[in-house]
Order: sequence, then structure tokens, then C-alpha cells
Amino acid sequence: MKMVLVSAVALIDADGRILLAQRPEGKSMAGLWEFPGGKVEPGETPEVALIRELEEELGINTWESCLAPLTFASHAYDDFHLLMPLFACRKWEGIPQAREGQVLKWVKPQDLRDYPMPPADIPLIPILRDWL
Ligand SMILES: Nc1nc2c([nH]c(=O)n2[C@@H]2O[C@H](COP(=O)(O)OP(=O)(O)OP(=O)(O)O)[C@@H](O)[C@H]2O)c(=O)[nH]1
Repeated sequence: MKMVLVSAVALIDADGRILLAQRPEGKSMAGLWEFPGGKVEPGETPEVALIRELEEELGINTWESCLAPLTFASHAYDDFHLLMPLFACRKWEGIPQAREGQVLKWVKPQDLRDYPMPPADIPLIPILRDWL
């Protein structure tokens, strides 16, 4: 089975809310809410990939020193196995903007279960709620 490494982040604002992005129409798993991030390209570390994705997807900048490892997802999809480190980040530069047609939403930890997420993300929800 092909292993796909995706780096993702829980961006946490001053009120303790988490940023979710809704996958746009036309993509796999359209309509589901996910953590910002994306595939780690050859030669990248998960941190470097995440910093790049945050710039591309949201137009914000952050730094490796602001990315704290929080947990990970390991999930067998039909056509690949997803391994997804999830970082936590409370400090960045700029205001997140949807640059790729996503809908963005700041969500309180206790409300996370109201947002349908990809199957790989489901086990991460209680971890975030307990941790925040
Ligand atoms: N960024 C992100 N990706 C996730 C999450 N959960 C999850 O299963 N994924 C999966 O991880 C992959 C991330 O790929 P990507 O963001 O770089 O690229 P993409 O959406 O264009 O991928 P696609 O090839 O499925 O269309 C997708 O297959 C996505 O469905 C999550 O919380 N955040």
C-alpha cells in the first residue's frame, strides 16, 4: 500500500478556537472539514511542507519554532495509507484567507464534532478537546 505523508496543523487563536477548512467541490472528500496542510514533497520535512502549505493555502507565515508536535493520524484509505502528523500553532503572521476556494471557520474545541471530517481525523477530535 502506498504511504502518503501529509503534514497538518491545528491553528489556535487567542480565544482557543481551531481553524478548519472545508474541502471545495471537485476534490476528493468535498465538503468535509479538515486541518490546513498538505502532502510533504520529496526533500521536505513535515515542518517545511507545512510552512509552505500555510503560505499557499492561507497566505500566512509561521516558523518551525512555532510548530509544536501534537499527535498524528494513521489511516487506511482505499487507495493509500495516510500518515499525518498534526502540529499545534498559536503564532503566525497575517490573517488566514481562503486562497484555494476553501471555506474557513474558527471552531471551539467542544464544537468540533459538529463539522464532518475525513475518517482519518475522527480520532484526533477528542485529543484536541482534551488538550485545549
Ligand atoms: N490537509 C489535510 N489533509 C487531510 C486531512 N485529513 C485527511 O484525510 N487528509 C487527506 O490528506 C491528503 C492531503 O492532500 P493535499 O491537501 O496535499 O492534496 P489534495 O487535497 O489536493 O489531495 P487530493 O489528491 O486528495 O485531491 C488528502 O487526500 C486529504 O483527503 C486533514 O485534516 N488535513
